[in-house]
Amino acid sequence: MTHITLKICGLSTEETMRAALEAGVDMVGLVFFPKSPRHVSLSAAAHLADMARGKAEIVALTVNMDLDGLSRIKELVAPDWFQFHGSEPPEALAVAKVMHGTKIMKALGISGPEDLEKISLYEQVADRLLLDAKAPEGSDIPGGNGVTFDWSLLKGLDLKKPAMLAGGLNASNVADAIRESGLTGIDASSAVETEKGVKDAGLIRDFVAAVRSAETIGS
Ligand SMILES: O=C(O)c1ccccc1NCC(=O)[C@H](O)[C@H](O)COP(=O)(O)O
Repeated sequence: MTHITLKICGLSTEETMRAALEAGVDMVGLVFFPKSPRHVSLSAAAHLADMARGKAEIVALTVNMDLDGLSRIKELVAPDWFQFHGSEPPEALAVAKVMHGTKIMKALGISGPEDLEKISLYEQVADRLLLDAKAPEGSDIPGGNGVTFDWSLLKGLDLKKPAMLAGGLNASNVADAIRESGLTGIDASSAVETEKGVKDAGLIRDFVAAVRSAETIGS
C-alpha cells in the first residue's frame, strides 16, 4: 500500500476546511491570487491556516508574487509551504526558501514531452514539484482549470524530488491517473466544487475516499 500525499487546493471556508481535515488530507492549499475565484484575504487565510495547523500541511499558493507579498503571507499565515504557480525562475525559489524557511513547491504546466525539460531546472531547488495541466487559452488563471493532460507522459520519469499530479482530477479518474502517471501525490480543486470557487464538503469526502481506495493499486 502506497500512501498518496493528497492536497485539496483553494479552500476558502471554515466548513470545507473542516471537511478536508476530517477526511484526512495531507495538505491544504490557500490561493493568494486576486484573479482567482478561490482567492482568500490574508485575514481569512490566517484563520483557515490556524484550523489546519498540526493536522495538515498549509500551502500558500502564489503567482509571480514579489518578496514583500511573500513576507506578509509568511508573517500572518505562517504556511509550511509556498507553492509557486507562475513563471518564477529557479533563483526566485532559492531566495524565498532562504528568506522564509518554508518548503517550496513549484508547479509546472505540462501538455507535451517538451514540457518535461523544465523539471531538471526546478528539482534542484524545489522540495516538491506539482505537475499540472497547462491553462487553456483565454483562462485568467494558470491553474485550477479542471483540465487534464496525458498522464502517461510522466510514467517512468526519474524524478529527484517528490511530485504531485494535478489537473482535472476527480473521483472517477483519479485511480487511472495514479496508475498511468506513477506519481504518489495528488492535488485537486475544480472537481470538489459545485461551481468555480465554491468547494463542497460532500465532494471533498468523495474525492478523498476515491484517492484512499486507489492507494491499494499495485500493492
Ligand atoms: O486554483 C486556482 O484558482 C489557481 C489560481 C492561480 C494559480 C493556480 C491555481 N490553482 C493551482 C492548483 O494547485 C490546483 O489545485 C491545480 O491546478 C488543479 O486544479 P484543478 O484542475 O481544478 O483540479
